[in-house]
This record gives sequence, C-alpha cells and structure tokens, in this order.
Amino acid sequence: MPSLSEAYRSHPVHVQHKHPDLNSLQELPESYTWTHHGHDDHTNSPASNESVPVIDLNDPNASKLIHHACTTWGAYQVLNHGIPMSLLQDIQWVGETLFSLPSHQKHKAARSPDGVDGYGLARISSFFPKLMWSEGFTIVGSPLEHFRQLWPQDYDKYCDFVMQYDEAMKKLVGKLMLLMLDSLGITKEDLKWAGSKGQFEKTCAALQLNSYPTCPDPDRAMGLAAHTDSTLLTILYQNNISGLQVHRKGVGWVTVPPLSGGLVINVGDLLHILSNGLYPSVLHRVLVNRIQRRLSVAYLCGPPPNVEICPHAKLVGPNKPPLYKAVTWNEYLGTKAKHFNKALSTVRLCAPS
Ligand SMILES: C=C1C[C@]23C[C@@]1(O)CC[C@H]2[C@@]12CCC[C@@](C)(C(=O)O1)[C@H]2[C@@H]3C(=O)O
Ligand SMILES: O=C(O)CCC(=O)C(=O)O
Ligand SMILES: [Fe+2]
Repeated sequence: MPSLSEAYRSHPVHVQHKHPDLNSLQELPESYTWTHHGHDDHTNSPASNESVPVIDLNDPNASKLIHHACTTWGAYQVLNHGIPMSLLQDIQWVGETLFSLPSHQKHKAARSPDGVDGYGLARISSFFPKLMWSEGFTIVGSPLEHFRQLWPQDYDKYCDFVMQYDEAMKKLVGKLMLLMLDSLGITKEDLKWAGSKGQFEKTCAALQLNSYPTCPDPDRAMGLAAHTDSTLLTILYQNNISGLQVHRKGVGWVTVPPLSGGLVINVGDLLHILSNGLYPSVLHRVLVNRIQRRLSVAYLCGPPPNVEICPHAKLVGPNKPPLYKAVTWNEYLGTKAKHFNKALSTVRLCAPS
C-alpha cells in the first residue's frame, strides 16, 4: 500500500523506542505518571445510564439506528456482523503471542520513525509529556518481513491469520460503508470510489494490534491517550476486558463494555469531513487495570490512495456551506502527524459558529 507507507516520510514521528518492559515493572515510573485523571467518567451526570448503542446489522432499521448513533455518539457496537467468532479468537491469539515475546525479540520488528508498520509505542506518544501504558504493532499490507523476524520458524501461520482477518474485515467495511452512507442519504452511485461492484473493495486499511499490560497503579496511568482516528471508520475488536472509553459532549467519558462477539465502530476524521461535520469523529481513550492484560485489534479503514475526501455534494447547499477542504488520507495522516488533535481544524474552511 504505497500511499500509507509514504505518509510519515515527510513527517517522521519520533517516539522513544527503547522503553522498559511494562510486564516486569512493580511500580509506576514517574515517566508514566499522568496527572490524576480521576476516572472522570460520566457516573455523576444525569445521563449516566446512557451507553454507546448496540446495533444488530440484520435489523431492518439498522440505517436509522446508525444515523442516531453517529450523530449522538460517533460510535456504536455491532452484532450479527458476519465475522466468525473463531476468526476473532485467532487474531486475538496472534496479538497475545506477539506481545508475550521477550522484549528484545519484539524490538527486532520495531517501527522506524518515518515508517508506518511494526512494533512500538503509540505514535501519538510524541504529543504527550508522559508515556502510555501500552504497546502496539501496526500492519499495512503484508506483515511477512516483520513476522519472519518475530517467528523465524512458523511466521506463515501468523501471516495466514492476519490475511484472513483482513479479508473478512474488508467485506464488513463494504457493508458498513453502504449502511453509513445510506444513513446520510448517499448511495454507492454517488461516490466514484465505491468501486465497480459498489462494495468499497479499493479502500485502504491499517491493522493495529494493541496490548495494555496489567498496571501496578492504574488510576495514575493512561493506556492510550484521548484521540480521534484519522479514518473513515475503525472496526475495533476488544477482548473481554474493559478499558475503552468514548467522550460524549455534555456527558463525559463513557466506558464501552466489551460484548461477546461484538465489534465497536468508530467514526473517524475522514467521515467527519465527508459528512460535512454531521457525523463527528469520536474522541476516545483507553484506561488500564491491575488484574488482566487487555488486548484490542483495530482495523483502521480509509479511502483508496489518491482519492480526495471532501464534504459530499448532497450534504452541502446554500445554507450549508462545505466546512472542510478536500484531502487524501495520505495528506491527512501527514497533517495529523504534525498537528495531532488539531488536524481537523487545520483543514476547516470556516470557523465553527
Ligand atoms: C493508518 C493509520 C491510522 C493511525 C496511524 C496509522 O498510520 C497506523 C496506526 C493508526 C493509529 C492506531 C492507534 C491510534 C492512532 C491515533 C495512532 O497513533 O496510530 C491511529 C492513527 C490514526 O488514526 O491517526
Ligand atoms: O484499545 C482500544 O480499545 C482502542 C484502540 C484505539 O483507539 C486505536 O487503535 O486507534
Ligand atoms: Fe483509536
């Protein structure tokens, strides 16, 4: 996937590569101590019983439910999505095996500052004075070279699971894109890049495996700091351990409980742009715990290389000017690497009213 691999060439992201093995620390080092975020969640607010909607993709009202979820939360969970449970378990096993390798072995597949794939700290780390209690592995295209370093004997077994997961996710992206666009009043014929079969088969994606080891002082640590994804949409599988929270205006941080076989769908910045701000990208973060390692697998999906995303013609009009400039995913990743959470405002055409 040449486009994504080039995204950081002109904006290398320097994050500390030699970090301690989090699995062996008995105390939280100063460099991992965030100012007390006090788990400032929604429990005291009037809307405390609200949570991210759960949508059955076989529900005839799915499109309407998605519209509501995307305008209010920027996220929802899906059931009956067609991804076999066994595939979710296989990819979880790849993650578990990978992150259980000794530190020196994982570093053989380290991500380079101007590269996109490999093992390392979250690339957003460079924007924060403190380190996050997590490690990640990013895959764009084939993981073969890195997996050969990690598992010289049986890398092909791991590659197979990743390829199967990628294929299944691509199909789900097709379904979800159709539903999400339909929920905005846009058809596949309205988007040139929907592909000849209208199944969005040319979309680009990155697969991100995340591990959040058990933490000796979880209240003062941060697994993954608050961010939005740069994507059109992200499909997130979480093992059965809580930690993911989404931010809702007027409510605060709300935990997204893991559902057996469920997948979390996040609205990303490019869908925010395409929908002319109607579907705001969701701010989310991950907290850690003292008892069990948490694992997640994010399928970060964007448009094909060189496709410019701009507010869709059907969502602009005399009273609704386009709010954002046109950008390719690659250009936007560069902007994000430079401006992080201010990236969306740098591509905004007029100030929010
Ligand atoms: C395509 C991508 C989206 C992503 C940056 C990346 O190049 C590959 C990793 C993705 C990820 C996963 C963790 C959170 C995030 C903000 C990050 O630092 O790396 C996202 C990036 C993103 O959506 O901007
Ligand atoms: O671990 C999670 O639940 C979230 C991960 C995430 O936000 C990401 O990979 O972009
Ligand atoms: Fe994310």
